[in-house]
Amino acid sequence: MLVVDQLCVDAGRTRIVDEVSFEIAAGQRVGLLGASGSGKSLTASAIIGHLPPGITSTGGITINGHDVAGIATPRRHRAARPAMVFQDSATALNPMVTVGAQLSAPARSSKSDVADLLEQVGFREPGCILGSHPLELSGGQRQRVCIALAIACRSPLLVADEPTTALDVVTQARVLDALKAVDGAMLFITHDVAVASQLCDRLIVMERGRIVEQGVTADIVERPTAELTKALVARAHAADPLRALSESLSR
Ligand SMILES: Nc1ncnc2c1ncn2[C@@H]1O[C@H](COP(=O)(O)OP(=O)(O)OP(=O)(O)O)[C@@H](O)[C@H]1O
Repeated sequence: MLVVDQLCVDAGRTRIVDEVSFEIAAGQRVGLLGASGSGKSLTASAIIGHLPPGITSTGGITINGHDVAGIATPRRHRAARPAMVFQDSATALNPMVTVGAQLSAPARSSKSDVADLLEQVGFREPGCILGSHPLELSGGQRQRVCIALAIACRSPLLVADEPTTALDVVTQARVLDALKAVDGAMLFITHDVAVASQLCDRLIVMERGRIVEQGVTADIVERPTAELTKALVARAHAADPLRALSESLSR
């Protein structure tokens, strides 16, 4: 459903993303990994058609067969409009409108439909959230509301840029569970292999603007080939020594 073909992103004469190509099938969750500054966010920005001023892109981007390269999300055909969740989703929601009203608008859903939606993304007492304004919620709660909005809009693709990075482990787990409730395709950006492997079917690893490795999650985690991927996997194991030990014992 998403095809990125030879995408290049430039800041003036400096090439930041260099001939990046990958595909995401309908319903597939793909993790985009890499060190800080490797070009993950600008790749995502090109996909949603929202590059910062002074940054340009070339190459092909199609969503559900629609050529969307250089076209901002609101100007696209409905079937080619991705939803987004960022590290801080405060700006993605209208601060003046209650959560209930924002979630009921896209599908003209009833109050009970919206409550079901909030339960899907892990709110145990949705009634308490419905009347809240976004700025009355925590960062993790706002992220889950954004995920609920993506589900309500039936977005064909969710682009999630480090949605769990700034969160404590408990909130991180809640946001990951909410992301698992999304049926559509997903591009999940992170520098954490452990988080990506809980969620994603495939992984893509970027280094200095280029893809250095991509494949099925289990293959990448068990047999990384690129030096950067090896380092990212080693870092994940170091953060979870019990898992590393059980894997080495089972080999
Ligand atoms: N508006 C901009 N103008 C010029 N250079 C930029 C701009 N935005 C990003 N860059 C540069 O492009 C490179 C890639 O940035 P990008 O944000 O895509 O990296 P990233 O992999 O998402 O990093 P992080 O994990 O830290 O978010 C970085 O070197 C960054 O400094």
